[in-house]
Amino acid sequence: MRRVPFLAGNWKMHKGPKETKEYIVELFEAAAKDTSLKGVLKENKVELGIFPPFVSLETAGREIASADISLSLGAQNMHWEDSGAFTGEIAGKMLMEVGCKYVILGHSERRHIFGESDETIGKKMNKALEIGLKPVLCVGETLEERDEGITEFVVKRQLEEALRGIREHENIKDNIVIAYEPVWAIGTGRKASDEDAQGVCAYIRKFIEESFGSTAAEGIRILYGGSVKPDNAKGLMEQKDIDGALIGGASLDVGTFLGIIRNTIEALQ
Ligand SMILES: O=C(CO)COP(=O)(O)O
Repeated sequence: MRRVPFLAGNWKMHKGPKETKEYIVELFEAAAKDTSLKGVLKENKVELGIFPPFVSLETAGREIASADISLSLGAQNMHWEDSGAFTGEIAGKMLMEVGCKYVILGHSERRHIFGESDETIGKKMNKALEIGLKPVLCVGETLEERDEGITEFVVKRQLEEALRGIREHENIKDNIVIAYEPVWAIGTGRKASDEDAQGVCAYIRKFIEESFGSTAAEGIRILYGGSVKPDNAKGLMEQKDIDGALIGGASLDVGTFLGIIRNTIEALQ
């Protein structure tokens, strides 16, 4: 079974509502003009997603709802409670109200700049699944951890903690996406080699099989993230256990994002 590749743009702290609207209009116009791309999207052969900042989500949700090309919407973080005295935080249900289907959890910038722990990521994972929001769980090692040769150990720990309390009946293959993002490859222009990225993604799939069974492992989508660009997308997408990409910088420009999309489609043929 071929999993539907997911190309997701994590915009990080870029683009307010105005720029978000312009971007989506430009993306839809470009897709509408390109009949082969439009066909691929209409037949759901590839899923596209964008993850704008919180304040731009409502605008994005509105633009997407009125278009005939599908584009999934997600947020970059959420809190694990539904409401309460948590100044500056956003609840998952609020994200769903403005049209989000996905939420990125455990991004390395959240872990390393904002001190998010495996424990809080686990709480957020459980809450997202409880309310029907699909987490894109990020895992990945730092350069020191890689040099020490403990990549798999680190990734395993992150997976165990994030997926604690989640059971197979929660249909993780359809409700969770995992993104392997080596910290040293994020925003550095230094992408992991196709073979290394494939190796870790295969390890993640094996972990899912051991924890949740083979149906979950065969169906769950595992993305690679870290310096994905149009010219390196094809090689990545040809890897057996890589089902798409979580793209930072290169997703901010419509033309560059489209380059990644087109090269991914080429890899599928
Ligand atoms: O962090 C990333 C996506 O979540 C990757 O960022 P870059 O594509 O800019 O390296």
